[in-house]
Amino acid sequence: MIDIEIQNLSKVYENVIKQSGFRNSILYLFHSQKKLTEAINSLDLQVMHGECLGIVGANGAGKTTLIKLMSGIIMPTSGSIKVLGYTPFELDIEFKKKIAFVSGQRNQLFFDLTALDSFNLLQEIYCVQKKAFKASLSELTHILEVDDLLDRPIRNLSLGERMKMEIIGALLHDPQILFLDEPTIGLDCISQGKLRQYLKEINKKRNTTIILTSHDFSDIIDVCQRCIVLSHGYKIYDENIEKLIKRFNTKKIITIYNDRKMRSFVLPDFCKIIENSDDKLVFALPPDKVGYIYNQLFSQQPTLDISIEDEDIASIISRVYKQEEISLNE
Ligand SMILES: Nc1ncnc2c1ncn2[C@@H]1O[C@H](COP(=O)(O)OP(=O)(O)OP(=O)(O)O)[C@@H](O)[C@H]1O
Repeated sequence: MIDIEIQNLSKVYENVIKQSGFRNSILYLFHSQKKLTEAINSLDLQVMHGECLGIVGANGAGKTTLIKLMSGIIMPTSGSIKVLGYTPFELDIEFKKKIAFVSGQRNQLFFDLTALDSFNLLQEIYCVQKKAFKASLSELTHILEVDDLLDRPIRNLSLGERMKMEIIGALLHDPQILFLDEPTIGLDCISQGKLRQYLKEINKKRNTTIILTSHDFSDIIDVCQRCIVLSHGYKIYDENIEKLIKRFNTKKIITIYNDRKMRSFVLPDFCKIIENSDDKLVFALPPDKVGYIYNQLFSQQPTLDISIEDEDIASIISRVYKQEEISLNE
């Protein structure tokens, strides 16, 4: 079953340019200049029910805009978008009950209420049955370890604690689609790990469709099977994550620890030194040259302490962006 069907979608923001100064303020009353920003360009996308889709891209690539379009917070300029058969920006009440939106940059819970009062209010708003509500609440507060914070006003919680409450609030009504825009901002790495684990669990148990944006690529890799890469509002990749990494993983990283004898070893030109400090030498090289270098190193020093790793995903994805920058500038 298709949950999200997007065709030729574009979003152009229109902003009035206002120059500083008194004279310009007067001129602005009679004549204003407009600046258009094409945040999403001719985008096609299909998401099946139960999929976990990651949206990645550099700052300003259009990730938040796309997730806002899908959840109905903003209207597209052109193109068509259907989510669970609804047109999101019409904000049909049944549509709102079937989705949830969590943003790391925006609070949705009521600042002056305690977390528990906020959740009780959400239960009423979404007409969640008392029994199901209690079970979900106790499960979620236990997993995210916030049981003892429920009676505190939201405004008195730390950023990470507030984020956890936002996530709980979003999941209480058991949405069919969960939109998450940078949900791990402010979470410590243990909570981050628990949240990812929980997202995978609800995806598996409840078959919840998850759409996730994050600058932390480990979130995407851990939770999503597929990801799209946006650049200047265009979708430049739409692929299974493993395939994307394989395609762009063109380097291996070798680290040699604490071996002064190897300082005299001359690396061939295809090796690029990343770090050469007192305690380690780190260099990158093409994967097909690893065997050759490995043999060379060990023939000179059989007791070497070395590690061979894949390039980290952040560098791989940033190479995907850069490649697109180059092709746009050509
Ligand atoms: N309300 C708005 N009015 C005008 N331009 C906007 C508005 N919101 C976003 N933009 C512009 O649209 C483009 C896409 O913004 P968007 O927030 O979707 O990017 P993003 O990929 O989420 O970026 P980031 O990673 O920095 O959060 C940017 O150029 C941004 O400046």
